[in-house]
Amino acid sequence: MKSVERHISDILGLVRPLPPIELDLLRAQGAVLAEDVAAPVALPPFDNSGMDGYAVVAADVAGASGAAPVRLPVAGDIAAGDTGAHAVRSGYCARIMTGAPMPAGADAVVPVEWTDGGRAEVAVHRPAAAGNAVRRAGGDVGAGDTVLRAGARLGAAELGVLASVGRRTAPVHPRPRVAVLSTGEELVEPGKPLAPGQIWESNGYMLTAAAITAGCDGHRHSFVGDEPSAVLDAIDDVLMQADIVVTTGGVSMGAYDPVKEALAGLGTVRFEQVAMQPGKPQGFGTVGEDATPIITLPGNPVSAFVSFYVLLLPALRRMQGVAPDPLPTVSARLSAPVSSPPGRRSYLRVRLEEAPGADGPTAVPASRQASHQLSALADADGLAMVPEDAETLPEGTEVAVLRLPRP
Ligand SMILES: Nc1nc2c(c(=O)[nH]1)N[C@H]1C(S)=C(S)[C@@H](COP(=O)(O)OP(=O)(O)OC[C@H]3O[C@@H](n4cnc5c(N)ncnc54)[C@H](O)[C@@H]3O)O[C@H]1N2
Ligand code: MOO
Repeated sequence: MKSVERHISDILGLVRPLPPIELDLLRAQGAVLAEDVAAPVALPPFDNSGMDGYAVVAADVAGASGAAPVRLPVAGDIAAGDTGAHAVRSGYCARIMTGAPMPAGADAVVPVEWTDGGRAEVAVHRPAAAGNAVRRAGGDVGAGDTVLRAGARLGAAELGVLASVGRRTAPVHPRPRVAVLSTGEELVEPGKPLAPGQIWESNGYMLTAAAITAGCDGHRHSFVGDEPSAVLDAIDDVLMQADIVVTTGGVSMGAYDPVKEALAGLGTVRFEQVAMQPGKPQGFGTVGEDATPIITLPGNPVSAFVSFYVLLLPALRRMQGVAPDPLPTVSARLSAPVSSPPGRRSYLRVRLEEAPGADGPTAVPASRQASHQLSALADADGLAMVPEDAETLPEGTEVAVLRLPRP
């Protein structure tokens, strides 16, 4: 059987970082920056007040106290956004608001709380040292400084930084468009009644959500039955809107495995058995004129879920222009013995628990570990890996656990 690592690298070989495009900031959310971004000017661009108060010459108020306040005439008001030229000379002050430009000559701001709040004349009852409550030009960022590096994923903070350096758009690797296509004659749209032999379609929702959580544009397409030509038509339909196609179902050994039947004939998709549990039957290759990558995952819901995170996620990351890393791992001790099929690496659904005083987290295996038992997934926050050469592991064994992302 093919190793997990080999299969991951084969899938990685199908994909490249998507060519950068320029997107409006809010459309770039979740995408990955394709170039370093520098500040065109210093930020703040000018010295300004950090508080509401009075711009003064610090030396004038050095002796101020409650018992002996310093009285200064107020020469004028300076509001944030004031573009006029203001100056303060010794013996005077100007009322100033947070964010307003410091007037020439003043070197400190006395917060309004340290004064009587006077409009024409103010009594200052505490000294303010030079530089007090003054935000210096360039105190945040110097002109030409790099504020974000290529490879940064654009979240709220990054978008704020881009806007703060005057960017309206950003050069990004676009979010990969992931078309999710489920197959199976037995599938019924959730919300509709089930006839005997039918089940509600869940893989499409699950994988589309997983793709979106992974920073992609996930699209769940309507599912198709077990007719290979219908599968080919459906793939054809989604190709125009997809950077990668992900199918589930129809890749095993059954008499009706339409994905395998439809795609094997093209000669560009390979079907193999990967040494993992769940997720053994897998296919990968390309379809269509543009050689769009296609990954065919097994239909069992837990198998599809685990395959997505173990096999597909690194490729989606590469398409986004970031390192094709696997999920982060944490080491944990099993709270119960587990078993695993020989020659395959198991990915057991576990809950990670941190007991106070323990020397690390404990991995509590879900009680239902079969590939169709989707309900246990919602309670799991990790996939504990049982090595290929182990058939059982006793309680207390230290295992590597892949941490599942949460929305
Ligand atoms: N004789 C053998 N049979 C099977 C083998 C094998 O090696 N020899 N492998 C088993 C393994 S492992 C897996 S995994 C499955 C994979 O089968 P397929 O990819 O062909 O998937 P289907 O047969 O279409 O479906 C499997 C299972 O999952 C349910 N399913 C499918 N799609 C959905 C969906 N979108 N939403 C919810 N549930 C779905 C489907 O009803 C089946 O129960 O094959 C084993 N068999
Ligand atoms: O490999 Mo299948 O994915 O065991 O359930």
